[in-house]
Amino acid sequence: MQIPDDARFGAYTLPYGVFSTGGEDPRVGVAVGDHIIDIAPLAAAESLEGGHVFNQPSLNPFMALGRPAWDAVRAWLRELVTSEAHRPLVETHLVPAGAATLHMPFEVADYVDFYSSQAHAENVGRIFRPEAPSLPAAWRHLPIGYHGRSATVVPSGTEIVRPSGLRRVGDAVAHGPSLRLDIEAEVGFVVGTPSEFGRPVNVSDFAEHVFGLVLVNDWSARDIQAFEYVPLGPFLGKSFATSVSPWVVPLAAVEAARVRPPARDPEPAPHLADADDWALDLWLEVEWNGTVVARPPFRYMYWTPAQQLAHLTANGAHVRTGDLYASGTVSGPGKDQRGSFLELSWNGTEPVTLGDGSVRSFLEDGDTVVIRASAPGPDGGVVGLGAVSGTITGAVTGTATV
Ligand SMILES: O=C(O)/C=C/C(=O)CC(=O)CC(=O)O
Ligand SMILES: [Ca+2]
Ligand SMILES: [Mg+2]
Repeated sequence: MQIPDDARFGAYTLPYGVFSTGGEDPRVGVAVGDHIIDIAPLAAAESLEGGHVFNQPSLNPFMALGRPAWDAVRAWLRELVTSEAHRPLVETHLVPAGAATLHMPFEVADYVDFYSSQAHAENVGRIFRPEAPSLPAAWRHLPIGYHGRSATVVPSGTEIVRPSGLRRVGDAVAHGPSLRLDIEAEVGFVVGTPSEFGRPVNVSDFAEHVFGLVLVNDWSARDIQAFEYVPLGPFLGKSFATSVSPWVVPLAAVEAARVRPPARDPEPAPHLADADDWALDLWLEVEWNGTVVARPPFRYMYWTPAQQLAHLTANGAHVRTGDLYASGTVSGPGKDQRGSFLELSWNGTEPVTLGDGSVRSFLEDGDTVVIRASAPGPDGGVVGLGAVSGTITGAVTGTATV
């Protein structure tokens, strides 16, 4: 699979974010190349219906308008950026990206993380539970997931403080900074249109509810996680920080990436049966201190985001504007397609050598990880899906015992 190195945005992706310049209030912008379109004054100048939603410090008011409004605004933007006639108007509302501060693009309501890559689930199963079958019993019947912590979803560039917690060190249990700090390369889906309390969302209604996608780094402290997770699942080992890309890519921008979902065995239950092709051929890339260490392909994910949304609401739980649900770590079948360092270094037994000659199994203080992605675009082109980045700083603790 060919991975283009350029995950930047052209005139097709048209992702939405929240930016500010020189002390002005944060507002909605649209990224194009090296610029941001300051869409609030542009919408006002053009008397765009509902355009006041762009003069807000979060995408939530716009996302709450629903699919017809999202499609209308995207059509309007496409016209503005592709027609020569509008160039002077657009140019008066361009801000150089380098002059802007990017903020958290939306207010996260609830956050859920799935576990839908078969390769990842099998790898982690072999590493954490070598005596048990590599896939949990329910895995092929439903998209396994857990509820995460929305308050600690942070925008790209936020420094990640190494978490401290209880973990096994030799035969002892000790409190101290995580010694197995890891990443998880994921794709997150952002809900715009809420659903009704007590009413499951059908698989076929995915595009009515989901506004777009972001790249996610679900930072994970493997030693804290391995000690605490039985039987209720991840808790403090994963709730300290989850980074998301600052630009939310509209679902319409990945239309050309839609592919047939993989074969399932057994057939999913009727309420989880595929309605449309919502597997996505997205190409991820994980860079560790400047060295690309993995290229996880999204197209093999066993459960699609449409099935994940149906499962998330199957008991009548509703979704709200700003809900974020992440795909789960994206790992492909190949060794160089693994989306976590736990897998890449096989729990530290096969360390990774970076471009500067340094050897790593897990994250050290000062390390920077960037996850980028791109996807097939219209007419055989490639669309950039952006990037999420984070750097590790030392633990804040006066109580470490190790
Ligand atoms: O299998 C386990 O015990 C743990 C699995 C994970 O840590 C993965 C997780 O958080 C979900 C995912 O990102 O796929
Ligand atoms: Ca995860
Ligand atoms: Mg997390």
